[in-house]
Amino acid sequence: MTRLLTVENLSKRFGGLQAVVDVSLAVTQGEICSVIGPNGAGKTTLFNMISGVLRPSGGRMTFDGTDLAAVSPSRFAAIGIGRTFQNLALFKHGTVVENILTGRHTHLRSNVLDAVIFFGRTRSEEIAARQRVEHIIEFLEIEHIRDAVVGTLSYGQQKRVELGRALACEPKLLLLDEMVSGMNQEETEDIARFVLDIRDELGITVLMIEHEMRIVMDISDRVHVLNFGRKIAEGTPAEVRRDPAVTEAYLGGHRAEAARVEA
Ligand SMILES: Nc1ncnc2c1ncn2[C@@H]1O[C@H](COP(=O)(O)OP(=O)(O)OP(=O)(O)O)[C@@H](O)[C@H]1O
Repeated sequence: MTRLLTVENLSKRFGGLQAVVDVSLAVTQGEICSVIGPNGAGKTTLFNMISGVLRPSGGRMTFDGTDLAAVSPSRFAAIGIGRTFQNLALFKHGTVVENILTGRHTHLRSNVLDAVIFFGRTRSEEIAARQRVEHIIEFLEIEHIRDAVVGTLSYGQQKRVELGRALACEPKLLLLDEMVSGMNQEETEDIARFVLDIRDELGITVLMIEHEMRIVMDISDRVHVLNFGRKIAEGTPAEVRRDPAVTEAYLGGHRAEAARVEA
C-alpha cells in the first residue's frame, strides 16, 4: 500500500491562536479518509495547508514522494492535489461546461505566444480539455444541465458542478470540504455514491471534511478526529465511534453551546 500523503507535526498559528497543533496523519492511495471534529477544530485550516492555500507555521507534508515545502502553492493543483471549498466558489454567470473547463487550467501548457506560433499544440490541448470535461459531465450525470447558467441551478446541482471542476484538474488526491452540508437526504446519498465512484472508477484518493456523520461512517476507510487544533483520535469508523475521547469532544462542544444559550 502506497502512502500518497504524509503530514507530520503540522501546525498553524494565527497570531496568538493555535489553529492546528502538531497534527500528523497519513493517507494511503485508494483510501477514502475523513477529517471530523467540532466547529473551530482546525479542519479547514488543515485542508488549506494541504492544498497550498496557507503555508504551515511548522511541520512537514509529503505528497506522492515530493516534499510540499519545495512546491510553490500555485503548483499544488498541477502536482495532483484538487479540492472543493466549503462555500461554493463557482462563476455564477458561466455555464456548467465553462465552469468545469476552468478546472483544466493547470493542464494547459500553452501561453499566448504558443497560441500564435504553435497553433497545433493549443488546439490539441483544447480538444483534450473538452473531452475530459465531457467525460466528467457524463460521470456526474449532469448532461441535462450542461449549458445551464450555474447561478440558476439548485445548491445540490452547483455542488456537483464544483466537484466536476475539481475533477477536471485530474487530481491524485481530492480534498472535499463539507460537500453535503445544506443538502437534503437524496442529494447527500448521490454525493456519497459519487465519492465512492470517484475512488473506485477514477482511482482518485479522497480526503474529506464532513459534519454529516452518516456519510462519514458509511463510506470512510479511516477517520481522523481533531479538537481544538489537535488530533485526538484516528481509526476505522467503528473504532472512532466508540472512542470516549471523540464522544467527549462532541458532547463538550454541545455542553459549551448549551451553557452559552442558557447564559
Ligand atoms: N485566517 C484566519 N485568521 C485567524 N483565525 C483563523 C483564521 N482561519 C481560521 N481561524 C481560526 O482557527 C480556528 C480553526 O478554524 P477552522 O476554520 O480551521 O476550523 P474548522 O474545524 O474547519 O471549523 P468549522 O467546522 O466550523 O468549519 C478557529 O478558531 C478559527 O476562528
